Amino acid sequence: MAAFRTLDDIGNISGKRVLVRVDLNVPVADGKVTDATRIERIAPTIAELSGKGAKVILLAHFGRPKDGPAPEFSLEPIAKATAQVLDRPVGFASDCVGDTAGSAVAAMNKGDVLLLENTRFYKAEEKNDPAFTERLAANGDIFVNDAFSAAHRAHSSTEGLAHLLPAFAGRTMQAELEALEKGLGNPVRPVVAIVGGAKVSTKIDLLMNLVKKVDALVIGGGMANTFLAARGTNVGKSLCEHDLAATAKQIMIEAAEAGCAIILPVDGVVAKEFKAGAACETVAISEVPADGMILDVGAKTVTAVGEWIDRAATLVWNGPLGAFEIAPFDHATVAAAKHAAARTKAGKLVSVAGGGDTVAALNHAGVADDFTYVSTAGGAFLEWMEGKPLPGVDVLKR
Ligand SMILES: Nc1ncnc2c1ncn2[C@@H]1O[C@H](COP(=O)(O)OP(=O)(O)O)[C@@H](O)[C@H]1O
Ligand SMILES: O=C(OP(=O)(O)O)[C@H](O)COP(=O)(O)O
Repeated sequence: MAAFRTLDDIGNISGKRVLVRVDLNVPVADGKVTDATRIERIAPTIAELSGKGAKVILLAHFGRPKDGPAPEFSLEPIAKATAQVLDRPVGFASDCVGDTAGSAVAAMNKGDVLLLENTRFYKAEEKNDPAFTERLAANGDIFVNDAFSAAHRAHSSTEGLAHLLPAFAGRTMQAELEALEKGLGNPVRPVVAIVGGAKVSTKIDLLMNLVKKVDALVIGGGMANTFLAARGTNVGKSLCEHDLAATAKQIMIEAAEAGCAIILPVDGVVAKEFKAGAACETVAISEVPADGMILDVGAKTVTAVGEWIDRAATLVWNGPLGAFEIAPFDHATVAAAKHAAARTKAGKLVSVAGGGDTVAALNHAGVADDFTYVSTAGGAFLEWMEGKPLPGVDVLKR
């Protein structure tokens, strides 16, 4: 029996209003969803609940809106994409609480699916504010959390609701936890982690513990720039959080004490602007021009990453090595992905990767199916790997 409550425990839900927290924080370019993996993964839960006659009300966030409602963070286009992927009608309400949400829910029939607008249009969501949680709960009889990739957030829609309504893990949440336990519960060493991407401030802290769990940590993407700058390397106009230099230095100290190798880029592909067709060149990491941006790691670094993948028995990966959405800055990520996939297919590597953009990058490289396991989660997966309790999972424990 699972350690947490699942849909097997949910009982008769015919006609009941089931609030389902999903992760629809999917990559979007020019208004189009560029990778639908997160949508595809919630399909089994939605089909099961709808098939049992529930009114399925989806709650989700999209991006990180700072100042309340903003059109660029609306879930409305994602509702349409969700309907296409699920091949069924998905209604949309332009608010997640109040009269707009209430009337849309009241109009639902058994089996219907409705998506409510971005929960992060309310600051109270991220504060797990009890009054806001009650407003969300007003539209449901039961709560199902199927957003493993947001389970590291203790927000109203990921954690608070589970205190107010009977709460269960959805099928994807359950499958993610089971797959991670199977693949990484007792990992074969050496364990090599690759961490890249752009969410530096929200991910850097977890590296402090991760370096105690893995044998080597390869740092790429925007995350690497913060470490390079902390080490005194000029990173020009690259994405870099200079105010996190002390944290980066401390992580390097902790890694040395734990015997974890830290691998930083030795070269980078730099450009003056991030757009298709922009002129770029590969330079030694000490030669980044003051007006240049490192948008990918260079060829020498790609070789070094490949060598670390060759040494690994287990690979955990979150965050692309470069800004892979625009060629040629996808080169390192694609090369590393293909290398890891080939080692996995040869039976020499257990490879587990996760994160909204990381999954998109693996799909772009055409190798997602060759990894041992691909999680929808990035930050949540790394926190799980650290051994940290995930608020959204903990609250579902029996
Ligand atoms: N050197 C870089 N400069 C700017 N952005 C980068 C760089 N490397 C990677 N990125 C960006 O990081 C983003 C993904 O980061 P993140 O959200 O942390 O990953 P995930 O969604 O897989 O957890 C991508 O949009 C990619 O363009
Ligand atoms: O995309 C997500 O996480 P990820 O970038 O770690 O894969 C989740 O939707 C969580 O989003 P958040 O990091 O804005 O809380």
